Amino acid sequence: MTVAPSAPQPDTSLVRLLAGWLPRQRWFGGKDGPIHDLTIGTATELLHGDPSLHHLVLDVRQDDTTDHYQLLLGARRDLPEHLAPVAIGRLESPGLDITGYVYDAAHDAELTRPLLGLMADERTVGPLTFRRAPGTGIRTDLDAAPIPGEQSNTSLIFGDAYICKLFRRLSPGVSPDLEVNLALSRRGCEHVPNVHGWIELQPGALGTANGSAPDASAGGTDSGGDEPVTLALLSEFLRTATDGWQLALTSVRDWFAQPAPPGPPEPPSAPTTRDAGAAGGDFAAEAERLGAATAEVHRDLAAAFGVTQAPPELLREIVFAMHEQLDQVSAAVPQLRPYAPAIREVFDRVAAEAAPLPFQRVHGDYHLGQVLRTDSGWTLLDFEGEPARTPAERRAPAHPLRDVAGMLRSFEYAARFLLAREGDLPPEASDELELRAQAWAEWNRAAFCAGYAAAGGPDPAAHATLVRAFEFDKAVYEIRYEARNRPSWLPVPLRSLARLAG
Ligand SMILES: Nc1ncnc2c1ncn2[C@@H]1O[C@H](COP(=O)(O)OP(=O)(O)O)[C@@H](O)[C@H]1O
Ligand SMILES: O=P(O)(O)O[C@H]1O[C@H](CO)[C@@H](O[C@H]2O[C@H](CO)[C@@H](O)[C@H](O)[C@H]2O)[C@H](O)[C@H]1O
Repeated sequence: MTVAPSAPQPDTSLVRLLAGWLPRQRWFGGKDGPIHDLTIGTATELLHGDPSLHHLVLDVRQDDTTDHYQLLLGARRDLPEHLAPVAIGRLESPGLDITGYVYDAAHDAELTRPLLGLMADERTVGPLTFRRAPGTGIRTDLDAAPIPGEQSNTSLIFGDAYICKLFRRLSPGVSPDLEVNLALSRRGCEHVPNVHGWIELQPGALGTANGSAPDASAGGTDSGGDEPVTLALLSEFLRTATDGWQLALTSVRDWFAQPAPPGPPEPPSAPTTRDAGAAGGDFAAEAERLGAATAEVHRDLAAAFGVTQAPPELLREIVFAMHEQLDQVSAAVPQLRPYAPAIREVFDRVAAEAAPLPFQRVHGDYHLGQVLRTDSGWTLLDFEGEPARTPAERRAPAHPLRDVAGMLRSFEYAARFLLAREGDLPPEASDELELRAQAWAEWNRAAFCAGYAAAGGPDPAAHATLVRAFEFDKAVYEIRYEARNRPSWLPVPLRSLARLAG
């Protein structure tokens, strides 16, 4: 690592500690290559004393790209044992008025509790502004713990009342998650959690505060350069919720555990909601309700952000981008290549369509892990779009069936997830389970589509080629995502692609 000469370097040892620590974090997006420069873009002291709390934006250059990461840095003279696992190191010399042990303060309830007060009082500290959502109150007496598990961001649960998502890699402008949640809440949409507050960084502070040249990721060529940058989002915590992925996997497990009928396995018959219940796949009624909730959210998104008629040229550009992604992923993942001709043929059929299509704001990265089932129904989360897309792409209007295709892929994932990890099963058991997986996916996909169309969404069956193209595009994206992030999961999208393209 080298240190950018133009950047203020108040404490080289802090920068060096951070450069060693950052690549080990789950949420660090640049694991593919080395860090060339790491500088502290902004440093804001939020709490003075021992312990002290500092908000840092780290500007991380890798090749020609500069990414910005947010860190709540805690500092203490002595580090208690419970914070040892999140230690970043011990500063040999003080800098930025920070001394002693430094650590990831997201894990220190003593330091995260005051964030609630700052939002409740709508305070401004340096370039940071803490906001309370209009018409809401914020309790300030709650301790937080980060949610366990691997995440792209870090979410803190305050008591049983709030969940606060701290965005790790920062994008320019207002986060689509905040923007969409506020717009939907204003319309009384019951399928999103209430927003209570948020934290933002003043416009222009990303990538320019340290004198480095503005870059694409900091808003130079992208949307959002004049807007505040969303740093965190405080929402109602839905304590009775279970996420759709867990519910679906439980249903698949039950279905796989049913005794096998004697004789060779039967191919699945035409799906109905009742079949799925009989099959132990008790999820179909939920899938249908989820389809309806999705259509209702799409309707509210259309009302809040408007609908445009996308001309055929735009559709051709989109198809061009689908081909490009397929080229790139096929080059990197050879197992995808045998399916490419079938995929390209479907893409080209969509490009040949002549009629304009209604485009609107959509979820953008819709899957079973983004929906929660509460006592009262389905709630949709995380309107950030796909993490690998640019901020402008994530906010761009799209056809709503793109979300439908995302969820259809997720049913495939859930059906095949257990199977892809059962490599040592005897071949007969594998065949039987493969048919069961296929049946589960078909029942639930059909139920979801039926619920979506019945609640007023465009009927997926009437746009079969478009849905298939979106599904293929998502599958290609997933193959790249898994190859990069979870190689042991790669067989999941590959196996389902074999069926989809077969
Ligand atoms: N309002 C909420 N109530 C309860 N749990 C939530 C809520 N929002 C998020 N979660 C939980 O936190 C997880 C991560 O949230 P998400 O917004 O998808 O973050 P990330 O961008 O890090 O993936 C979700 O899968 C869900 O289990
Ligand atoms: O939730 P994120 O915004 O971080 O989305 C990314 O990660 C997802 C995995 O956590 C990934 O989703 C894929 O795996 C899911 C099961 O874990 C499955 O339900 C989805 O259908 C599948 O796409 C998502 O693609 C990625 O953008």
